[in-house]
Amino acid sequence: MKNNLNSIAIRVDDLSFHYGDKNVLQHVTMDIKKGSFLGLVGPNGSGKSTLIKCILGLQKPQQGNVYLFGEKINKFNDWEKIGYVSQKANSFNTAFPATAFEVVSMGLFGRVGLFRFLKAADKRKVWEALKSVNMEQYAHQNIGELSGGQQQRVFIARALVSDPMLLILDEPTVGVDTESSESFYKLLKELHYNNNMTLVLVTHDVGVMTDYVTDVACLNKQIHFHGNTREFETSSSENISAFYGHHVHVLHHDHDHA
Ligand SMILES: Nc1ncnc2c1ncn2[C@@H]1O[C@H](COP(=O)(O)OP(=O)(O)OP(=O)(O)O)[C@@H](O)[C@H]1O
Repeated sequence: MKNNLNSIAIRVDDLSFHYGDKNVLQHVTMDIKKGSFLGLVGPNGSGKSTLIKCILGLQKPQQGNVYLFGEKINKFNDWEKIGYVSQKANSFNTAFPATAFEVVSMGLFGRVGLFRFLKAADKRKVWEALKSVNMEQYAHQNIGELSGGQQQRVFIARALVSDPMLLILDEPTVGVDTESSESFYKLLKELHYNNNMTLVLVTHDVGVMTDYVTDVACLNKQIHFHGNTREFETSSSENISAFYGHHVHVLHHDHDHA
């Protein structure tokens, strides 16, 4: 491979995965650069979540390797430096009796029940994380009383509280209205810009996300495209539509993605 591992946050090397006799990923190879904001797009069932699970070590591929920040995944032990907001965050049990503050503090300990024993420094981190997603005014509100978009921000704050180098979000705007999802993308762009963090956003939202990400990868069992946003926008709509199996309008904007 051509890139130096030092500049790579995630390297996926010839990865193949199947559930039983169902092939889901075939020979996926890609490097995700440190500090990039990647939009990972693909039709339903194209293997996006499975690829993310392999990257997070939640699924073991039958073939190929994953490297995180230069370490082979089985040697990697900086897991607190990786934040993950799963699709499941959208179906969070909203009757769960915890405030936004408590939900975020769980990101420090990974389990419920310890938030009563936070040190002052930990509390500060929780406030900072809530502030970074503009949710500090809702800190003492029960998570179940917040809107879908607001809950999503709290889950991002929970992932941010351990100061991750890499944040992976799997379809974070499903079930969130268009206005909230646009402001959510703006927030991600700001977090990316201000924190020098590598971000991977799994989404169906091929039109809107190109305003916010630096790079795009199109997955459908295999990687069909991987490049920067400009290259993606200038690649023909026909190619992208062929990839999706139906017409997709790729928006072209007159602005700089640098
Ligand atoms: N645990 C599982 N057991 C068997 N098959 C599975 C399992 N999880 C996913 N699949 C199948 O693997 C394929 C890829 O699923 P995956 O969730 O990775 O796709 P996706 O691109 O994230 O889809 P979506 O955009 O709809 O969330 C699908 O056909 C799915 O039905």
